Amino acid sequence: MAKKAPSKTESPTPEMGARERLDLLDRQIADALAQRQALVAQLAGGVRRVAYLGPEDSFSHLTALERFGEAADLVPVATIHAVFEEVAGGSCELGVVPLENSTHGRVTDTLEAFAGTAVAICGEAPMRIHHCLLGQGPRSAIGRVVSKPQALAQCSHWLAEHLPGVETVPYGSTSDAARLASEDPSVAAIASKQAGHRHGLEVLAPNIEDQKDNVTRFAVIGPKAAAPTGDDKTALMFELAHEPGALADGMAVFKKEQLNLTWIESFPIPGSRTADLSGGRYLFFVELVGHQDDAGVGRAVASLGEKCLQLRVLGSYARGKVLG
Ligand SMILES: O=C(O)C(=O)C[C@]1(C(=O)O)C=C[C@@H](O)C=C1
Repeated sequence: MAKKAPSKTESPTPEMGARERLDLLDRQIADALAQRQALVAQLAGGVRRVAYLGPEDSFSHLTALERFGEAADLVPVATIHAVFEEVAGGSCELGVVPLENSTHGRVTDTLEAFAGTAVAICGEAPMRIHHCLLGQGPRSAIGRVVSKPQALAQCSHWLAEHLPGVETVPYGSTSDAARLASEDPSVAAIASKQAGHRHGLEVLAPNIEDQKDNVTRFAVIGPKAAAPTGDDKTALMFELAHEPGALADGMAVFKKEQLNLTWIESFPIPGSRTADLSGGRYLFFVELVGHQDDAGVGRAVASLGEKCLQLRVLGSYARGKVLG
């Protein structure tokens, strides 16, 4: 039966029976929840669903929580490619993906996914990363250390010093590795302390990252670039002809417009590399200070476009402050 909406002044009266009071309370609770949902959606600028590499308590999840709080539905998926698919297919408005790490460098899965999917970068979220060695204990029972390759690499010196000779096994995400460790006492995982807590694991060693200032920069991906804020960055992806001076000529457009580059990476176009590593086609990924709507950035992009085999502006976004 549909419940009538509470009038603004409706409040319990001494004549009301327990049933009537309960109905009134139910209506008031439902009304308050609807108002809360509307406010949450308003705070999020209309954002409802944000995809991330799960399961819960992965660093992608912790970053999405820091960035969006409860203003969005956070949707865990199994791979970074799946985050892109959720956004490109429209089932999530936004996604959070790791882009680069201060210790270990770029996250190749993410750069490759940009090459194959038409989504934009509309935000960045640098996040401080503290890794824990998690297990059922004791350390002497550890037969394998399992984690995402990026996490294993960020702790490689610690592992060599404290668990020499123990096999390391790459896994889909740090939090999935924690789940595995909760099912197998011979497995230790490298993951967040939150993941350890969720799976009832012991922290066998905290803060095992090789560099104490370990930061992973995440990109927020969505259907379009963000509006200018006055302190923005722009990301481009392009392919140059394989000939002498092509990269130098390309870079000259940024010099001409006095644009400061903050990141440059090159990586093989998936599937283009020959087995003997000769030939192959490369994509460049460049980030610079400025917004794509700025006149200087616009001129640089137009002029670079004339020198490129392909060029895509991946998006512009506000420069992010370190979270966590
Ligand atoms: O596996 C996770 O927890 C992730 O969110 C992925 C990821 C990454 O691939 O860089 C994110 C941050 C840390 O650098 C380690 C792992």
